[in-house]
Amino acid sequence: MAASCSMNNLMFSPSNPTLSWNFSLPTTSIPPFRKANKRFAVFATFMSTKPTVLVTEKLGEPGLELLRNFANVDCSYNLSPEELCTKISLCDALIVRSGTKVSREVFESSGGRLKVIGRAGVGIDNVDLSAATEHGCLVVNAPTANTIAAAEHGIALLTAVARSIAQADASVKAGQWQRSKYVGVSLVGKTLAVMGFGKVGSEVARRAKGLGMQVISHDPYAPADRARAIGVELVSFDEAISTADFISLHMPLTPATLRMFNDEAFSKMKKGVRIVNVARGGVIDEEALIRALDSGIVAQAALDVFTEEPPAKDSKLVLHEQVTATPHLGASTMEAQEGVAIEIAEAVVGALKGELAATAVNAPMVPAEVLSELAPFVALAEKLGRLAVQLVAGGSGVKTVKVTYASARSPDDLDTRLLQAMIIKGIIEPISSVFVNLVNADFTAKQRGLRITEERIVLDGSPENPLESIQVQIANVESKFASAISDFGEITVEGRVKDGKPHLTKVGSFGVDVSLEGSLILCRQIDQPGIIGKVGSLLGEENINVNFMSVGRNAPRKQAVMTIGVDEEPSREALKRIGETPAIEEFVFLKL
Ligand SMILES: NC(=O)C1=CN([C@@H]2O[C@H](COP(=O)(O)OP(=O)(O)OC[C@H]3O[C@@H](n4cnc5c(N)ncnc54)[C@H](O)[C@@H]3O)[C@@H](O)[C@H]2O)C=CC1
Ligand SMILES: O=C(O)C(=O)COP(=O)(O)O
Repeated sequence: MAASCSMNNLMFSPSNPTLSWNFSLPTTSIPPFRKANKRFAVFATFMSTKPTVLVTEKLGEPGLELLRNFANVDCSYNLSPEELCTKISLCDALIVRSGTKVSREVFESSGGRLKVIGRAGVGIDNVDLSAATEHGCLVVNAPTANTIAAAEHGIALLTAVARSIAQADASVKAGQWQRSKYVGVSLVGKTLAVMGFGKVGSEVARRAKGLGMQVISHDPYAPADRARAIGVELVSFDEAISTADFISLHMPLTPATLRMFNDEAFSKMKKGVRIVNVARGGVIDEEALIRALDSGIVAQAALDVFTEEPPAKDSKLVLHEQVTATPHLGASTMEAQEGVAIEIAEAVVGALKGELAATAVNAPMVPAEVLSELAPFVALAEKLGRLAVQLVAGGSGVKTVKVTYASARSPDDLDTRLLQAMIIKGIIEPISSVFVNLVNADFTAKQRGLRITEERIVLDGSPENPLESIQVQIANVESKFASAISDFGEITVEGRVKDGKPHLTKVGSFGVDVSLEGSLILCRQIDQPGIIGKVGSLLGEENINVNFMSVGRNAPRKQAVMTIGVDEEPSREALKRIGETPAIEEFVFLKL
């Protein structure tokens, strides 16, 4: 049996108000009803088999314990890229630190089984995020537990470069006693430029203020009031680097920050500046730094991170007399490693259980309260997508989808990313073999040339409910059920949540009302007495249970649309008999 089974991604279980974003777990005992009831299968699979989590770098024991309670844990350190690619096809989740490159090949080698990458730390520059997203793999990190450790290491290096601690230590160990050579500089009253005023940067700033330093910061995205609150002024890049006596780097490595400390930047710095880098090696052009050290622009540099880790043994930079180097130790305290291990284990277990992770890097983070409020609308969104696409006549390519949300809430107060992802899932899954989830919904839609536009109708009244209705329209297509085409020429379905359950309330220009459970039969008929009874008894004769029925008509005794919710799938014969019923002009059977 294949080692993986893909199941409903991003699902909502009415008995458990958490949204599941994705599942694909190995199983040797897939229940026979899996296809018929995917929702149950998810939980059945969890009951019968454990997922496998591969841990490729040292992780704190409390985190490993948490993982072992839920999964088979394979701790295999120092794998070569080839070994990682071989192992990954047997794993549902992978936990790494900064030393493992999670490349596109890793996702390609996983055969679709890998569903979660846990980065036990902050920086995710070692994970190919685009490849993860394309493969529908959630990436979560542990963004808070090592902040203080990294800030403290930054301060340790700052004081070390002010007083030449590393050089003096090496000299004493070499039998020398050079007191006049290692006269340092004071920190008090000096200007420190904190480059990147995020979690670590702001903690460094707070501590440097305590040491009596003037602290300025450059961060194009940081709120000025947060900086002001701890007495830090936000300034431009040039002002920061040209006025600082010390520069401490705390921005992520991105295409925009790659080698931003280059010859040009060094040429603007004060002669004798001291630089600390506890962020990422790649933000510095290392060759340019060697030149700046040699020319005396940079008096000293303390580096915890390098473009290549570990750096070459003969690295000129590491061996430079004015460089203090540590082997990427920023996060390496007992406390931080315990915290990071627990933070990432909880995130990975949650993600494997199908919960939306609060620390997701490549999926929208949806707070728990918003999630439980939106849950019935999430189910409605997927069902509307499924209905709309099944109404498209074969041969018409689905390219343009318009979604209209009617709500009394202001647009700022309604996050529709989750709903849109579910509509995309509903539209794409019935017509392809791709499994869509919150991670890959946008990518999958773009890849298929599907253009989704959103509109809001702001209603008067109390914004108690997040939404009144959702309408999904597919433009420029023909329908296999002509009545589903609205007066404006688009396939149109609209729904609402009633008593916590998704209902279909409009098809084309016909108002209907049917609970979206089981499957649906839509019939257009000439409105006349006896039709409902005829179709009802025909279904009864075929032993098909009707759970809901409603008729929408524009005027008495003219055309009407009858919607019938059925628990079982009617046989071909039963559908044929419905079609042959006098007065029924067209009908369609739709699976939800
Ligand atoms: N050496 C180590 O062991 C550790 C290193 N780190 C690294 O430290 C860095 C910061 O981590 P956190 O503070 O937790 O992240 P964060 O996301 O809280 O802060 C990063 C800040 O950088 C800012 N930023 C982005 N682009 C910028 C630019 N062009 N110029 C200036 N600022 C810019 C962002 O607005 C943000 O405020 C990351 O690269 C992380 O990987 C973090 C922990 C340990
Ligand atoms: O959290 C980060 O960004 C770090 O750089 C820490 O890296 P590490 O987990 O110690 O390999």
